[in-house]
Amino acid sequence: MAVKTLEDLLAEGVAGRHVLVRSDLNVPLDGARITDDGRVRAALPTIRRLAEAGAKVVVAAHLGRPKGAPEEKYSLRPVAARLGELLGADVRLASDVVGEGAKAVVSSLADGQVALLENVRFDPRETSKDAGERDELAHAFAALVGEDGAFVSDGFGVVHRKQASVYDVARVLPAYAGGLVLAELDVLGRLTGNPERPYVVVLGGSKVSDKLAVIEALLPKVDKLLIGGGMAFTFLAAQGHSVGSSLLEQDFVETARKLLETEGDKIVVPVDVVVADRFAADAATDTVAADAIPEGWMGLDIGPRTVESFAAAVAGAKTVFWNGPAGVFEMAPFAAGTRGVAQAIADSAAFSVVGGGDSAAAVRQLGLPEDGFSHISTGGGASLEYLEGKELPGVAVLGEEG
Ligand SMILES: Nc1ncnc2c1ncn2[C@@H]1O[C@H](COP(=O)(O)OP(=O)(O)O)[C@@H](O)[C@H]1O
Ligand SMILES: O=C(OP(=O)(O)O)[C@H](O)COP(=O)(O)O
Repeated sequence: MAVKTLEDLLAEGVAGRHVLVRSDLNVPLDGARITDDGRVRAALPTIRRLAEAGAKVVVAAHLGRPKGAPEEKYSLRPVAARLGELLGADVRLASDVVGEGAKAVVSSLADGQVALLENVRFDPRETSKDAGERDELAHAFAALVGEDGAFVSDGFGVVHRKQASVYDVARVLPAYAGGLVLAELDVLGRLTGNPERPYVVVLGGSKVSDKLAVIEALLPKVDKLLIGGGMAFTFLAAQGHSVGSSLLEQDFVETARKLLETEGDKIVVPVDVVVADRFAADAATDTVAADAIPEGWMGLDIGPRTVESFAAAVAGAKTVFWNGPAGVFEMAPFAAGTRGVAQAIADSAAFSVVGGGDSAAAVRQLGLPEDGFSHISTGGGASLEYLEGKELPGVAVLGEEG
């Protein structure tokens, strides 16, 4: 199945045409301050090439997980400002997704100009389970870019989501794969098929329910699976330990127990944990054995003995994929685990890929050498689903006959 690409679109000619670009601009924020602009930078080449070719570029993106209605803290305003700074051109932010605000901004674009729609997840149809509702929004996107409009899918971090601006719109408009999506798939392809062994995957982070499902599928493919971050506690609970008020996915405890029973030789879980009496940088903290988490306390990082065991596994690896910080690295008392794991990966001779908005941000914010990693991917969940062999809806749709 031939997928049309950005190059094909540029060859067709885009001058004067409206082109809708789906980017992943889901950056970490501290209030209105972007703490890591890696995803905005990664989105630039595609946007810039289209603008330089004279397209009227309309960028669609999400930020966080608003509940289908506008919420100031999830506004893309800081992102529009940063995108404008990096492009060296004004980027107007529409006041809505496909409403009057969006129409006004889109129709005001001159050739080569760029606009950003407001957070697509402000519209409940974006993430709706009802295909008809998503299709309706997809048609509204298509109407925005008009008769000779086109769609470029460039938001690699979100291609695992069957959402209106990722999947459905590609069935309505002539659709093209962007350079970022193609480049990411190319590198990740080295981890599928026949990765050099030992192949070690390190998981963490807070999107526990999303990523626990991936573990089952990944286990047969890897030699070791190191589990830190928020998802470790479901495994500690499965070992019969009490986890206090740590993140816990109760529905997965039984599956985790079975996995530990059948694949226990591959799974490495924390042996010690940094606990806190509340979720705050100035909380009271302690480092305790994984079976001694006090009632009411929460585990916010892996402890030093765990870092050592993770580092040892990584040191012997030939291929490493890491997604999800080992702890709440944004707060200094809980950053040591993530720093230790990241340093071990950077020091290893393995072909190493780190993926995910926060994991990539951690590498940069904790001052680790970016060249210590073979590839820093913009996608966490998307990379994981690709590695487990799942079809990525936002990619598969590009190969469908239009
Ligand atoms: N033990 C923990 N408890 C709560 N949150 C955690 C824990 N460990 C890591 N996190 C949080 O996980 C978040 C990142 O998770 P996730 O979105 O899954 O990663 P990525 O964006 O790299 O894919 C970080 O903001 C970090 O603070
Ligand atoms: O941040 C993202 O994914 P990641 O945390 O897996 O890297 C993407 O922007 C997707 O966001 P979503 O997981 O809310 O759909």
